[in-house]
Amino acid sequence: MTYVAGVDSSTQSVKVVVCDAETGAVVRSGRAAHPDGTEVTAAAWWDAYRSATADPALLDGVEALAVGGQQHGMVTLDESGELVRDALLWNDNRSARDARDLIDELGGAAAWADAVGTVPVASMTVTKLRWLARAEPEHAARTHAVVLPHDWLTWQLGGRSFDPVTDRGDASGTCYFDATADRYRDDLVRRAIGHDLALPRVARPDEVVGHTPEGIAIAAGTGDNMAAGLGLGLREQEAVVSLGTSGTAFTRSTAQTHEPTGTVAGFADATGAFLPLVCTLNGARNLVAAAELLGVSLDELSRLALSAEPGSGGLTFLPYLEGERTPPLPDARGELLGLTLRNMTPANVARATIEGVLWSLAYGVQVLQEQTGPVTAITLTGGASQSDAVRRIAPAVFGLPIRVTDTFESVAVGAARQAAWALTGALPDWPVPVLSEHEPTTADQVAATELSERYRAVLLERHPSTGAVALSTETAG
Ligand SMILES: Nc1ncnc2c1ncn2[C@@H]1O[C@H](COP(=O)(O)OP(=O)(O)O)[C@@H](O)[C@H]1O
Ligand SMILES: O=C(CO)[C@@H](O)[C@H](O)COP(=O)(O)O
Repeated sequence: MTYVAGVDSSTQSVKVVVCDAETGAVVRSGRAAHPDGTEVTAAAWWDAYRSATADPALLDGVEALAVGGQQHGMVTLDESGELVRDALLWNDNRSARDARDLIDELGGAAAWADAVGTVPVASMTVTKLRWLARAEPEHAARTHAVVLPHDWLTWQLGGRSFDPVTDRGDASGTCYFDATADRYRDDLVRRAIGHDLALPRVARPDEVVGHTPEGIAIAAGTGDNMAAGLGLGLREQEAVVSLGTSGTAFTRSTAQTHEPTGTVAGFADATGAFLPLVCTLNGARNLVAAAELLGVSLDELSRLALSAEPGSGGLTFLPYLEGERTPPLPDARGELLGLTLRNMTPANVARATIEGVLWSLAYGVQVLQEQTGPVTAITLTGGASQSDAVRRIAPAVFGLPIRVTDTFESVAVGAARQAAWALTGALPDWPVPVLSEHEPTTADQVAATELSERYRAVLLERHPSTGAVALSTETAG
């Protein structure tokens, strides 16, 4: 039997799976935690990977591996390849002002959407480069190269025996890579940091880019959302909703999107197509915070939420505990609105938390559909997709069929699938068994429409600026 491995180096942890290269069946796995915070030394990801793979039996017999990594993080290297400073992660908001400055300088949001498919927000690497130039000019001056988290880990895996590489999926999240033309926009790099940078070579998805010191072939890897798309075999007209640290909603398209409000990022995928994506800063951790607030376990939070009626008795939860990226409200804070003596119950608070987190992504799916056409089903993934309440409440928020698959570690499995592609020269056709499918009932459809109308009204009232970025306030549902 031939084995391949996939690494999911995401915000909170690293997960490694070993798969049968022919069927994709997961035969072994390991994991380790990443440090907290939005500013982390890249060395910690390598330490975590080594800890997750410390048992020599884990990678026994593995012939190829690849990394799916959290997107956008800025890893700065000096001329000798050493880290200049800690990496700023995708969820670090300090470059919000730099995003606004870069948008103004290029002539507005639409100019960025035209150029690279994506309007910069604080998450994007290009804005972090501008922050570095503005706030830490000595570090900017020492910065010779910039790579993404997955590029850096891939480079460590190869013992730095080859020059850093990336792929077009992760590169498309920098805002200085044109994924339609497949070329870097060095002018945008210079605009951001004030000088040229060495950037990683963009490798093909079926390429062996090097080998580990033990002789395991290394594939290019990709961003974690792109890897999840590969792991779940994402097709056009279907969407994935991931509830990890971030919340994301994305679909596959054959052409790049250039959505000018910045709600949809026009990313590339890991197969040569595109991955239009909506991302929020507030995913699974809102559920964890609600469980802590209520003094219950995550299982109990789920049970409580399912005991409440759809609509949570009128409670509306704006889930901006980390500020927000979509809509662009970096300084916003979470709010629980509509409390009365009658509805302020643990069950309603639990359900409102889940409804609020899911509604942000339901809005995202609506805008995605305006860009790419109808979505017929949604596959849930990410840590919080384990929650029974998330699975069962989602049809009454999205109004669409919700699938849960057997491919739970979709990012790591997607990275493994890319490794198998590079190893064998053909993208293997791994099955993705559906474990459960939750069809929306008529009552769910009604609940989804009512919830959407209420959330849109509350959002506009609390954050009037969002009216200016909403694409079609009448139709989004
Ligand atoms: N049953 C559950 N209900 C809600 N949240 C959960 C559940 N299980 C795990 N989580 C949360 O999911 C998150 C981890 O998801 P994951 O997709 O691995 O994140 P990331 O890839 O960003 O590191 C953690 O915040 C964890 O507490
Ligand atoms: O910024 C984005 C996507 O644009 C995030 O989705 C990151 O890629 C982090 O992902 P998770 O750690 O939440 O999986």
